[in-house]
Amino acid sequence: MFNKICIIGVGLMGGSIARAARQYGLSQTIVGFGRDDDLTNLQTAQNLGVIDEHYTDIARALANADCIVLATPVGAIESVFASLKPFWDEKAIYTDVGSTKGSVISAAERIFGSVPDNLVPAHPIAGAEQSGVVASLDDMFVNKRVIITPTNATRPDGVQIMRMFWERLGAQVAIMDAAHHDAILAATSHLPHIVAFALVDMLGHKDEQSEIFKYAAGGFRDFTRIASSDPTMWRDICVANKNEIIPLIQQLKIELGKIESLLDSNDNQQLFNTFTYAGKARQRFLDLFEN
Ligand SMILES: NC(=O)c1ccc[n+]([C@@H]2O[C@H](COP(=O)([O-])OP(=O)(O)OC[C@H]3O[C@@H](n4cnc5c(N)ncnc54)[C@H](O)[C@@H]3O)[C@@H](O)[C@H]2O)c1
Ligand SMILES: O=C(O)C(=O)C[C@]1(C(=O)O)C=C[C@@H](O)C=C1
Repeated sequence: MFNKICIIGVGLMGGSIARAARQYGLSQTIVGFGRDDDLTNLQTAQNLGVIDEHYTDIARALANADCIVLATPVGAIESVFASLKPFWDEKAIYTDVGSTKGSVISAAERIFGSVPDNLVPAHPIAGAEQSGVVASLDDMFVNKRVIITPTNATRPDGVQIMRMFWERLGAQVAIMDAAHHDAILAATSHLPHIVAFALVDMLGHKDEQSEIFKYAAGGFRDFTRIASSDPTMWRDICVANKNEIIPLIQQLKIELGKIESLLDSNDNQQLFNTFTYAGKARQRFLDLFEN
C-alpha cells in the first residue's frame, strides 16, 4: 500500500500502527521520528523491530515517505506541522491519531493558511492507560472503531486510502465531521477520564491520612484504571476540547446534586430508578460494543 511510512512520535499509538502495518505488509519500510529527548524510546522501538530506522532529523525521516502519521500528544501537533511545512509533499498522505480533531484541523489552518488537501485527520477509538512503544500491540485496532474527520478540502482519494489502511488493520471506519467527533468523545472518553482523575486526586489526598486504598478492591480498580493514563496526553486533550467538556462537567455536577438530594430526602425509590436506568443504559452500550 505504501513504500515508506514515517511515524512522528513512536509511542503507544504510533508503535501499534507500525506493528500492525508491518504484520499486514502495508508498507515496505516503516521509520520513526522523535525529538532528541526521544532517542532512547526510538532505539527501543527499533530494537523491538517495531520500526526499521529512527531519526531525530526530520528531513531524513521524511525522505521518500508516502505516508506520514502524526502520533504525538495533541498539544505538540501544531509544532509538528510547523516542522513538516518546509518538506510538505503534495503526493504523500498525512494523517494523525489525535484524540481531538477540531484542534488538529485548526492547528493545520494556523500553520498552512488553509488545511492541506492531503491531510486526513483520524482517531482510532482504541488504546490503553499505558504509554510508550513498549506497550504497543500488533492487534490494537482489531474490531475497534476509527473515526476519520475530513474537512471540505480533504481529497476523497486520500480518505479512501486511509479507510482501506485502517480496515486492513482490522478496524471499522466511520466518517464524521470534526465538531461532531469532539462532542461525542467529550462525553464518552474525556469526561470519564476527568472523573477518574478527580476521584483519585481527592481520595489520594485522603489516603495520605487514613490508608483508605489498603481496603479498596475490584470496583475501585476498574473505575480508576484510566486515572493511570499519561498526564501530558490528557492535559492536552482537555485543553483542546474544553468547550465541549465544560458543559458536561456542569451536567454531571447537577446529576450528582440530584443523587445527593435523593439521599437527603430518603427517596429510596427514585434512587433505585436512577440506578436501574443507568444499568439499562450501560447494557445498551455493551450490546453496541460487543457487536
Ligand atoms: N493512548 C491512547 O489510548 C490513545 C488512543 C487514541 C488516540 N490517542 C492519541 O494518540 C496520540 C499519541 O498517544 P500515545 O498514547 O501513543 O502517547 P505516547 O506518549 O505513548 O506516545 C507519544 C510519543 O510522541 C512523542 N512526542 C511528543 N512530542 C513530540 C514532538 N514534538 N515531536 C516528536 N515526537 C513527540 C513522545 O516522546 C512519545 O514517544 C495522542 O494524540 C493521543 O491523544 C491515544
Ligand atoms: O482504554 C483506555 O485506556 C483508553 O483510555 C482508550 C481511549 C478511551 O476509550 O477513552 C482513550 C483515548 C482515546 O482517544 C481513545 C480511546
